[in-house]
Amino acid sequence: MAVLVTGGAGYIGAHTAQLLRQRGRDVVVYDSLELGRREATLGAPLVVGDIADADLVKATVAEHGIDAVVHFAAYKAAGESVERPGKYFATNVGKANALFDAVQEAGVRHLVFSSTCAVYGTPQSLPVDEAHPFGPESPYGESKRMAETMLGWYDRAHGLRSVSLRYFNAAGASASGLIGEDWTVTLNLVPLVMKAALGRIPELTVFGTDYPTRDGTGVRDYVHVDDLADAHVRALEYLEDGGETTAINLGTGVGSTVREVVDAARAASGVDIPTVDAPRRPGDPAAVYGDNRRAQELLGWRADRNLDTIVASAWQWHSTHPDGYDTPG
Ligand SMILES: NC(=O)c1ccc[n+]([C@@H]2O[C@H](COP(=O)([O-])OP(=O)(O)OC[C@H]3O[C@@H](n4cnc5c(N)ncnc54)[C@H](O)[C@@H]3O)[C@@H](O)[C@H]2O)c1
Ligand SMILES: O=c1ccn([C@@H]2O[C@H](COP(=O)(O)OP(=O)(O)O[C@H]3O[C@H](CO)[C@H](O)[C@H](O)[C@H]3O)[C@@H](O)[C@H]2O)c(=O)[nH]1
Repeated sequence: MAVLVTGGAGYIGAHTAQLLRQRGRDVVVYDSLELGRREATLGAPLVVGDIADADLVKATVAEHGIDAVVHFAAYKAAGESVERPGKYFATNVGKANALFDAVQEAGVRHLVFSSTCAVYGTPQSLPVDEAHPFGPESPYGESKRMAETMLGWYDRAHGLRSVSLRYFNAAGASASGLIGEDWTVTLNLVPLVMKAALGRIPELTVFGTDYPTRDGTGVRDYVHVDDLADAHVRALEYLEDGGETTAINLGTGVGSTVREVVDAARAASGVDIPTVDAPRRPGDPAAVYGDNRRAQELLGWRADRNLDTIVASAWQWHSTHPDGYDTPG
């Protein structure tokens, strides 16, 4: 039996597909390659297609004996989603709906879903636990909440059991040195710090220095992509052991400030990364970090890699692949 990894040519999907294979699983990557890279699949079987192509999905499930799905394929830019909500609902909800139908009709009974802490919006209490009320502040966060809700009904109607994993801030790169984030379009802090360290941008802009945090800059819960990958493997095992449909936070439980991230990157790179202070970025909460006790209880998971490891692995990847997968070998 094999695992279908949708979006497995993308950042987190590639790391998860790599780990599944290292753990002895048969993996089939399914990706449109719109934002993913063939190189990131590291030679795993790859089906190039759209998740909404029900015929191709069903044929893939049948041909490879797929019995579980890990569903990453989606759009993820919260800011863009505010400008283009239709794009996000069409793919993250509509196409996800088509995928869920196709795989359950083809006999799949276990699905692990990429959700996000954006389903909570600005936290009303910290750390954010899974009982925190939903309050998405972008169509992106809303689309993930809607997909989670759909999955609850697919369990009731069809017995498709699922785990929705709500990631906090994914960052870092594989310890293998073979895969990492393709950073051409990223707006996230860690890759931007790396760009500044490599001189690809003149400096890192620090958005907001007057937050009520220990050094005035924003606090986030950075979680290593290899730790996220490990949680997906554990979530599959949880379902295979009879676990019920649920949603689980994936965070470290501690937050780091922007200045702490920059300092860690200076230490890892040896570069005195230039920064410039700027006003707050609209819509950014002061602090977001997650309660990860449910992940410990249900999956036996906790994040093993700290901020220094996250930043050092990102530096290893970006400094050796300054043009991502297009870096000449
Ligand atoms: N990166 C983060 O910080 C973060 C945080 C929370 C949640 N997530 C979620 O995790 C998942 C993976 O994120 P990522 O950072 O790896 O993103 P990514 O953009 O690197 O990967 C997404 C992949 O999905 C593919 N894809 C998109 N639409 C598709 C379609 N219709 N059919 C087939 N393939 C399609 C893309 O080509 C790409 O390879 C997403 O669902 C995202 O919302 C990411
Ligand atoms: O150039 C930059 C970029 C970011 N930041 C700061 O760094 C922190 C992290 O910012 P990111 O953009 O990396 O991540 P966010 O926490 O803003 O956003 C992430 O979490 C959101 C949910 O809260 C959404 O899921 C979103 O897609 C995901 O990238 C924030 O305090 C932000 O203000 C800077 O100071 N300078």
